[in-house]
Amino acid sequence: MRAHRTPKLLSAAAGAEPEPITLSAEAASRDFGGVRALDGVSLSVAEGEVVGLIGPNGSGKTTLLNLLSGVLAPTAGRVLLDQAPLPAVPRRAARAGVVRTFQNIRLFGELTALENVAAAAVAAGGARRRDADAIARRELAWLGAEHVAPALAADLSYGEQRMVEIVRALAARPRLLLLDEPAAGMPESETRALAALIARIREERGAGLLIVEHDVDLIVTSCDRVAALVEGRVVAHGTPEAVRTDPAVISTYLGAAAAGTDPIPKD
Ligand SMILES: Nc1ncnc2c1ncn2[C@@H]1O[C@H](COP(=O)(O)OP(=O)(O)OP(=O)(O)O)[C@@H](O)[C@H]1O
Repeated sequence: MRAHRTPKLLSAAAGAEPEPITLSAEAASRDFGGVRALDGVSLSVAEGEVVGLIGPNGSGKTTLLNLLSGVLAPTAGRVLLDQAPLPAVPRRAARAGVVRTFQNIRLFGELTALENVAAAAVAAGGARRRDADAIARRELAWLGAEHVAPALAADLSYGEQRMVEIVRALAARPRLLLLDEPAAGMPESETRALAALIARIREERGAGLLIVEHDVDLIVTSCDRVAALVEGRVVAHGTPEAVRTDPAVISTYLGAAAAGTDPIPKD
């Protein structure tokens, strides 16, 4: 006799929470010609957690984000969303719940903030065109940024553009959101607002976040776990405090330490 199992669809219809999903790189490597940008990296992020990724310039952070968002395929190893290979096509990865922002702002300057967000809701989120404006208004309102809706993206301040980038990603309804240097170029006041936004994305939307950032203060205050990459390898992985004080991490910042500054500030 076959065992009785409750079909997943039935439990979803009854209002049960979906199981948290996990995005993971397993022993992932990526070569560019003769350059090994990533070398056997394993790292995961689950819905509801915030993971930080630090490392010096050229250590492979963006390459790892590219693998984890379907922009690039690994040369060796695997990238899995739960147990299935993540499609190496960003739009398909986004439809599966994995959405990312880029280091360089990618807004359409000649479109309004609202139009930028609406376009992302359709392209990455799979929304119907006739619903896109309402989704974009709702997302901007969630951020308290309704006032920027009619402004051309090119006319927004740098900090506003960075925030609209995140709203664009949110309009795609991510379950896992990957942020590539979201605080780059921000003054301290805007970085504080960004830290509050990261906390709200986790708490109110239940998403998991993987954050690549040079601002170690932001990483230490926002993340449950941190991984440090050096020359394409994870050299430290653990609580923010453990990574901040890890000798391998400190030694990668020797230049700054030699200059007499603490490169990895305490929170
Ligand atoms: N498309 C590419 N073609 C060739 N080499 C690349 C490419 N992308 C990255 N690399 C190389 O891979 C290595 C890792 O680069 P990556 O951009 O991932 O580092 P990063 O840690 O994100 O650096 P940064 O902090 O400066 O953004 C570097 O040596 C870089 O030059």
